[in-house]
Amino acid sequence: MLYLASQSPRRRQLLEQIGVAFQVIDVEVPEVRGAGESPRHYVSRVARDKALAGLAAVADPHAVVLGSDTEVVLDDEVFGKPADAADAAAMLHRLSGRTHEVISAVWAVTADHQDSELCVSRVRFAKLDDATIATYAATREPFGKAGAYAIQGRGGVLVEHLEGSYSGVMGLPVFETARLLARFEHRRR
Ligand SMILES: Cc1cn([C@H]2C[C@H](O)[C@@H](COP(=O)(O)OP(=O)(O)OP(=O)(O)O)O2)c(=O)[nH]c1=O
Repeated sequence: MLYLASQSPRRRQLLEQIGVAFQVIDVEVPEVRGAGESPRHYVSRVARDKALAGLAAVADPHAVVLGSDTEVVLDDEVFGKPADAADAAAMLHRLSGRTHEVISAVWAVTADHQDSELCVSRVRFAKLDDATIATYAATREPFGKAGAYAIQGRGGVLVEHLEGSYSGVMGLPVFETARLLARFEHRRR
């Protein structure tokens, strides 16, 4: 059985897009970047922690558990989910008129195997004035989203250019996830 260790409705929706049957497990893992830890390593480590926490939570010896993490990275700084409205506005100010990376990692783990995919996209934001930022922050859409925006929502209009994976920016890169799951299928045969 396939499990998705995530509380994110977006990830659920994106995994449904792949067309596989799965169950959702709620996991809560600390997201704290280590001193000197690279953004890519951090995102990958957190995704793996989520998958492993999910595996520990299910009493299924044949479980394949997916865990994923998405972060926005600008100038080597990791922008997670904003703490409050001021934090959201500050992130949007920083992203304005610049290109940032969105890193999404996916891990699949079983009792005897672990494998992963990393997806890096580049997103260029339009130049945003204070009023645009205030109006967007007031929609409350930034909350619960890395970098304080949602490409799949009103935040889509802030994105001038995307190079990479739309689903990856949204939280679960469907191409990479399908490729990862195919490798697990292959192992079973
Ligand atoms: C950049 C961006 C992020 N996001 C979301 C995807 C993720 O849900 C969230 C990043 O936080 P994550 O910590 O990756 O995930 P989460 O806490 O929402 O869910 P989980 O239970 O799996 O840990 O930001 C969007 O929905 N749209 C976007 O454009």
